[in-house]
Amino acid sequence: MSKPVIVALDFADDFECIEFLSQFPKDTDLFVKIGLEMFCQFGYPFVRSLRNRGYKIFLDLKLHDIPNTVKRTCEMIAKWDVQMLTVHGSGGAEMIAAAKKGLEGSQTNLLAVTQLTSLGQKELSDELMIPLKSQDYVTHLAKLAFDNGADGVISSALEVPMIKEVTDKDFLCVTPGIRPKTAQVGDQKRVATPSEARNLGSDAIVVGRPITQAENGFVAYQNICQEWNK
Ligand SMILES: O=C(O)c1cc(=O)[nH]c(=O)n1[C@@H]1O[C@H](COP(=O)(O)O)[C@@H](O)[C@H]1O
Repeated sequence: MSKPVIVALDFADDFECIEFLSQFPKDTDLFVKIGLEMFCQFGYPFVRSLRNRGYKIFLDLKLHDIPNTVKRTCEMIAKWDVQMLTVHGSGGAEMIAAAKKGLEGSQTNLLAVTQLTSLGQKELSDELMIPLKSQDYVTHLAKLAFDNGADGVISSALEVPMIKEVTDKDFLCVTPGIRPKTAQVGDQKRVATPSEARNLGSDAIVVGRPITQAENGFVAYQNICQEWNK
């Protein structure tokens, strides 16, 4: 299977989202990410409707709570037949293990967010008061996730080689913060182009605005797929 380009569906309303998706030919093998913005508005029925269209779903809820709450939430999500789910790695070992336990019996890959790609070294040190180099913090959280049963992590593409080194080559590295050379970086800090992400060993890239806000979303998607698969 070729490695996916996951389209982040960050839209303010479902009409806009469905209109965007209508640009894609019916036989496109789409992998989409439903994040907090759309999930808070449209909930599980929206997830189900996109799953019924045959899309693969990355449900990006970034769960971060006490282990019991996360486990019970994951038990519910386990019935939804989604391909990926996120928790925050900084929720700790017990929480990650509880999430995995909650997903037992499902095909859902559990991914732990390491350091958000919108945070750089300055924010890590000055705001979060974490006295580590960013790459050490990311690899620490990746190892924690690996040791506690996660199937992979979310990180910047820049950290993938280090993560694979401290975990396993098959430990999934799904990387947002993807910006083609000509795109606006916006609020992202640790960015890479699709071809850089591929060369660094990412297993999947997550792309939002460079596709969803392009004049022609399908063409932008095709261009990114072409660069990613080259
Ligand atoms: O978990 C994520 O998907 C995520 C983690 C992270 O560290 N950085 C990050 O940007 N994301 C998500 O990836 C998407 C990136 O969108 P764009 O910046 O528009 O390409 C957004 O939906 C973010 O919520």
